Amino acid sequence: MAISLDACILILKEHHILKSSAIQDALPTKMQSVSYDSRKVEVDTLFFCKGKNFRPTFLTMAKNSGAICYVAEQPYPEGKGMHALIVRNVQKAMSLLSAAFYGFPQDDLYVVAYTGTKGKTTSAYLLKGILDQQNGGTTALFSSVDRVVGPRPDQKFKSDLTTPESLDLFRDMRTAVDNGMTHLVMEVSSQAYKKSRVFGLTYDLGFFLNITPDHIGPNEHPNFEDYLHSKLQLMVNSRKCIINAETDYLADVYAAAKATTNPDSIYLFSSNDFLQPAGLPTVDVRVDNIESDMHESRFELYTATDKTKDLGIDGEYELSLIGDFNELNATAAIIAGGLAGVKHDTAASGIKDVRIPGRMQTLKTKDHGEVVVDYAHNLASMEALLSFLKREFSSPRVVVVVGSPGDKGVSRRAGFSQALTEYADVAYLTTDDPGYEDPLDIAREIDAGIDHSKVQVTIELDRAKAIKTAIENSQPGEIVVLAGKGEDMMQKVRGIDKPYASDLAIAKRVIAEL
Ligand SMILES: CC(=O)N[C@H]1[C@@H](OP(=O)(O)OP(=O)(O)OC[C@H]2O[C@@H](n3ccc(=O)[nH]c3=O)[C@H](O)[C@@H]2O)O[C@H](CO)[C@@H](O)[C@@H]1O[C@H](C)C(=O)N[C@@H](C)C(=O)N[C@H](CCC(=O)O)C(=O)O
Ligand SMILES: Nc1ncnc2c1ncn2[C@@H]1O[C@H](COP(=O)(O)OP(=O)(O)OP(=O)(O)O)[C@@H](O)[C@H]1O
Repeated sequence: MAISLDACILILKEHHILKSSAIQDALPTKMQSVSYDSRKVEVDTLFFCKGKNFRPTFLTMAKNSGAICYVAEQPYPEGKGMHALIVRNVQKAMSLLSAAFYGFPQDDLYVVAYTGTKGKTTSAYLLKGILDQQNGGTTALFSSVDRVVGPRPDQKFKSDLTTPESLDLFRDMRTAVDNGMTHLVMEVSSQAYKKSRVFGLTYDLGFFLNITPDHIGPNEHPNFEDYLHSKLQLMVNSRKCIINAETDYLADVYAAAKATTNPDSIYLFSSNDFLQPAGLPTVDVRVDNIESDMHESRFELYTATDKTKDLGIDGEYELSLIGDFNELNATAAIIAGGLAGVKHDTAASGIKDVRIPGRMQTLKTKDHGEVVVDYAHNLASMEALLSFLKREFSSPRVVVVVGSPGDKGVSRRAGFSQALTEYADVAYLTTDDPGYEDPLDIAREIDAGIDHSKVQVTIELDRAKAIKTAIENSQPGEIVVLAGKGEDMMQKVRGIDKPYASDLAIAKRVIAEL
């Protein structure tokens, strides 16, 4: 892979991003590598100076390691003697130039993108299950849990971000194409748009699942409007838009989709009992629960409009994941499969056994409660999870082990107080990625908002101990929910990722020792 200086200038000019350039006659004009990290620079690299922690000494390091051209929002004396491309927005420039450097790999993939406050990972995994059934396992997956860039087990690794930096995104797409992948399912976070990680990328299908207040704070979005605005960009950048009609702000989402997409290519889906939204076209696909237990659910999907009747996705499906919200996530996956040419029977067998790491994983005990390990970590997901358990299992006593992270998502704390008061009988407040905050302060903040006449609360900051006590003290017929961490194997404490056994592993150990 390579990119010429002329191509860079042309692309940046086309997008009105280039402010000025300085060309060095003595230097090569073809860049053989791209990087935004001075520690990963090779000979003839194109180097991006970006980020709030960027220091000019990183440019010196990059130059000493062989970078010949830098892209930045201002000229740096440290870059003297290098080609310089001074741009209006370095993140946008990085996205455009990385796509070009890696030869526009998106053109060789059928790309499906999911955004939403909740359900992205679940829908993405379910869709991979469906597409793999059709294409023989050549579906790449960029999720917040795993990044799959090839069909072999060793072509998969843990993700650092939900949506990677643009340069990493296009590099991994290129790897996926070179490894024979034909489809890509990706989660697109609101931060991805805010930080222009996906600038210039168009998806074959874009899904808007839902939006509730979250990710608002110093390192994320300044307010809800900014969060919504970022998420809406997915609709503007998708060739076909598929929207959960039950989402809040549906009118805004539909309007964003319509701005660049013909209504013939916009689809709505919802549960069976959801009222047709006024002023919008008929809901295209509806889902109806048939039955569910603690381990699986069965549902029916049916299409209701001309533009969906030939998709061939009507019929019954089974899911190894409980939760009515997962039936909506599954619907989002089945519609994507249908639009990509996968019919009912293939989709049904592709989706049946999909399990998502750390989402709705259930463990039985002999003489104690049943354990549910789940990733619910804000008000909306906690409410969705606990209300489902209360409703479906005839109001069992619910025990919840949960904590809230430090340094971000502060609104989650009040959300947990609210959801626990409404649905839990017993709560163990514990540690979850406290960062630079004191986990005891976070637990006390959640505790202060709980109505203690309804919920019995214990603060136990040792998460493994909290899980052990909750399971050991539970009675048959009760449900013990271990919420918010799923299969996460780290606790973020004061800038350090401390190894953690994972809620699932701890629960399995405790159950084995009962
Ligand atoms: C707010 C945000 O988007 N931050 C991301 C961003 O940071 P940044 O651009 O400010 O870069 P930085 O970390 O300040 O570092 C400055 C630059 O110096 C470079 N450097 C650094 C050291 C050195 O020796 N040499 C050098 O060149 C670094 O490579 C970097 O390019 O770029 C970094 C990678 O280049 C990311 O790791 C970082 O994500 C942070 C850690 C993060 O956690 N972000 C969260 C909020 C996020 O994006 N989350 C969403 C999910 C949210 C959801 O669930 O909806 C996500 O998509 O994951
Ligand atoms: N459609 C939904 N509506 C409400 N809650 C949901 C929905 N889907 C999943 N959840 C809940 O949210 C949790 C996280 O789900 P998932 O990982 O699929 O979402 P996500 O959008 O990828 O989340 P995040 O951005 O936080 O990683 C699940 O464990 C479940 O409790």
